[in-house]
Amino acid sequence: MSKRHLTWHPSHIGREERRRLNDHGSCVLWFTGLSGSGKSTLAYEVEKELYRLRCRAYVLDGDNIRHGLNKNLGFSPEDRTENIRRIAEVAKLFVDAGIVTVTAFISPYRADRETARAMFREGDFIEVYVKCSLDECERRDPKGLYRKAKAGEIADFTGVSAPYEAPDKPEIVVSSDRQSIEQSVACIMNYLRNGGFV
Ligand SMILES: Nc1ncnc2c1ncn2[C@@H]1O[C@H](COP(=O)(O)OS(=O)(=O)O)[C@@H](OP(=O)(O)O)[C@H]1O
Ligand SMILES: Nc1ncnc2c1ncn2[C@@H]1O[C@H](COP(=O)(O)OP(=O)(O)O)[C@@H](O)[C@H]1O
Repeated sequence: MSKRHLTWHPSHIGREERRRLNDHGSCVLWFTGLSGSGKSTLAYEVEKELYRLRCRAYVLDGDNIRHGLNKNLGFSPEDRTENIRRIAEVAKLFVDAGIVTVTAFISPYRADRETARAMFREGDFIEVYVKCSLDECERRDPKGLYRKAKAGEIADFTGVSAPYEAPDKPEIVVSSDRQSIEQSVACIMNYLRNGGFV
C-alpha cells in the first residue's frame, strides 16, 4: 500500500478517566469454541450479570455482526481471518471506550486469535475457551447446522469440514458439557473480580 498521509489524534480522555467515571475497568472477554458449544449463551449471561452489577458491557456476537459489519464475508480461511481482524479492531475501540466487551465468535484459527490478542494491552485480552465435545455440539445442534453440514448442504463447516484449533493457554476454560451455565458464568465473573476489572 502506498504511504498514506494520516495522523493519529489522541483523546484528552484516557482509560483512567473512563475507569473513574464508570467505577470499573474494561477488557475483552474473547470467547472461542465450536458452533453450539455455548459461546452466545454464556456471553449474554455474563452481560446480564455485569448489567446487574451496574457495569457497562456489550456483546459482539458472530451471527449478529455477520448481518451487518461483516455481511460481505463468508467462511473461507481468508474471510474468517478478516472477520476476526475487524472484530478485534471494533473490540479495541469498545475497550478504549471503557466497556467490558464480550465477543462470541468461533475464531477457529490460533494465529488469528493471537493477532487479536497482540492488539490489546497485556492483561486486557481474556481468552475464554468454551470447551465442548464435538459429539455434544452435534447432539445440541441448536440451529440445525450440523445436520445440514453432514448432509453436504453447508461447506467448510467448523468441526465437520473445516478445522477448529483449540487454544493452548486460554485465561479461562469452561467445559460446557460438564459445567452448568451458572457455574461457567460464576467462573468468568470470578476472573473479572480477581483481575480488578469489576
Ligand atoms: N461454514 C460455517 N462454519 C461455521 N459456522 C457457520 C458456517 N456457516 C454458517 N455458520 C454460522 O455462523 C456462525 C459463525 O460465525 P463466526 O463469525 O463466529 O465464525 S468465525 O469466527 O469467522 O469462524 C455460527 O454461529 P455459532 O453457531 O453461534 O458459532 C453459525 O451459526
Ligand atoms: N452448560 C451449558 N453451557 C452453555 N450452553 C449450554 C449448556 N448446556 C446446554 N447448553 C445449550 O447449548 C446451546 C449452545 O448454543 P449457543 O449458545 O448458540 O452456542 P454457540 O454460540 O457456541 O454456537 C444452547 O441451546 C444452550 O442452552
